[in-house]
Amino acid sequence: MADVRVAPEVQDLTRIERIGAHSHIRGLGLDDTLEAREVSQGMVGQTEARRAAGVILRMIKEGKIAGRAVMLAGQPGTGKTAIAMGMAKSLGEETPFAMMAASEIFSLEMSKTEALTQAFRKGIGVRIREETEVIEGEVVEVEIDRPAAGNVAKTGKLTMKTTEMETIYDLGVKMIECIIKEKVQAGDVIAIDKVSGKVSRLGRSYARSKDYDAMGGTTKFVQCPDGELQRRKEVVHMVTLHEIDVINSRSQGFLALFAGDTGEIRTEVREQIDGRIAEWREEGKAEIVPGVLFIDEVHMLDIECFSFLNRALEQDMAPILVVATNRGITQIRGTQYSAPHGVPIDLLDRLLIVSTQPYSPKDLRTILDIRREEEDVEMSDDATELLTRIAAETSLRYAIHLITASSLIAAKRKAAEVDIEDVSRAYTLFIDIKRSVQYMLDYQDQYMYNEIPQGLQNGGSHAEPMTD
Ligand SMILES: Nc1ncnc2c1ncn2[C@@H]1O[C@H](COP(=O)(O)OP(=O)(O)OP(=O)(O)O)[C@@H](O)[C@H]1O
Repeated sequence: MADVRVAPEVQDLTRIERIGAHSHIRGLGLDDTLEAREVSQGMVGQTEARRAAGVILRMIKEGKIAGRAVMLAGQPGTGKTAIAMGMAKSLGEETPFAMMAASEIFSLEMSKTEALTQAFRKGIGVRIREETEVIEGEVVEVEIDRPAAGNVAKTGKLTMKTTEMETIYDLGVKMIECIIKEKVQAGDVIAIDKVSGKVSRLGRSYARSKDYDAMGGTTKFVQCPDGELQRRKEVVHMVTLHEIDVINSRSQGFLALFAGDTGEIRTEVREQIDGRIAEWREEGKAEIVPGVLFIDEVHMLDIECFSFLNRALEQDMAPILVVATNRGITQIRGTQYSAPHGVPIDLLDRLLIVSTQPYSPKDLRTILDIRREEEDVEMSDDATELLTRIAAETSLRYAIHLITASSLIAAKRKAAEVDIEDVSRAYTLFIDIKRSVQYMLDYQDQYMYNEIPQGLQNGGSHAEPMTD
């Protein structure tokens, strides 16, 4: 079993890293007319691509784009993942946003198509409406008898009122426990779900607010409800299709949702669920909310996956697919053929392509400043200037990494601010790709399995960068 456990832990780590790298992004930074503000919500420059992403968001919100797909294409470090994160943040809590790196499908303990099916279903939300009977009112009195003999069950009475009526309820053992647990007292406005017996405190009644001068600032005051004590109330739950699948898959159970270790889910289970949801939709009990599935490094998928995507996009329940790639014309995995971005032409033809552009030095500096603040690092002007030059000549990611490294170097000499020397020191300690490639070209004979093509042997300047 030990090896089974390892996979989810490893995935979690990559996820933490990914969240960290984009933690400064809080939205797309657009105004009401979908124009991109130069610097807003942690987003800098890249205005055309952000604007395009904003138009896509609007289409998503209007429900016009289900089953369509978008590609963010551009050089490494030009903010493709950042834009996807910005989209996720702007969609809000309600709309599902599932994110994966294409390479993940090769490492999971399931077939590639199962992994993709699960990813698709994580990107589709189901809004389920349920009518329940509740008793909602202000508590007038709680009376709980605690018999002296230990094993005699407690008994109790609860008096509740609305502005129009007052009723006394007998309390069973389970209700008494709930009421004690929720610390319900006279003057609270509460709701009791009649089916589950769940008690929720909605707040304190305004009428009783004067009795409790000493209550903390967090106390919420509400009106005493009017009308009947018993009423029907609509509750709305939002879950993803994948969550419903896992909960209903008998071999897994809902605990698998927390472990992330869901294994394969049988087709029959999914068919049953889809059937049931179709019924609920007809009865007006459920609505499908297409969310977003973001697949980073899409060129890592192979031909089987691409044909799966083609088919999956045709289905009536599909999320909006957003893919990102930094590849040019390259081989489609699993074939001998090449295609733009390593993606077959028939799938490319379905995509709305948004391209990201290299950053100007000014944008680079602003992004570095935002990241520096995010990491709580003080840095002198000279040092930031040098870091910006490094970003322009090497890569933005490398320069972002140097922020942490140089702040540790500054901390070692007990300085509160990173200086130009600290950045230079970090630059010499950690080499970027260009210098790494040059080093390998210079010392190739000392490496094992050296396979550098002939043309590059004499220090030819352009090797395919070994990123990602
Ligand atoms: N426009 C931007 N505004 C703010 N931060 C940005 C912007 N563009 C990139 N970044 C930040 O720069 C770093 C690199 O960007 P990101 O990972 O989005 O690039 P990418 O295009 O996805 O690269 P790759 O092709 O290598 O996956 C991240 O920390 C990201 O949050």
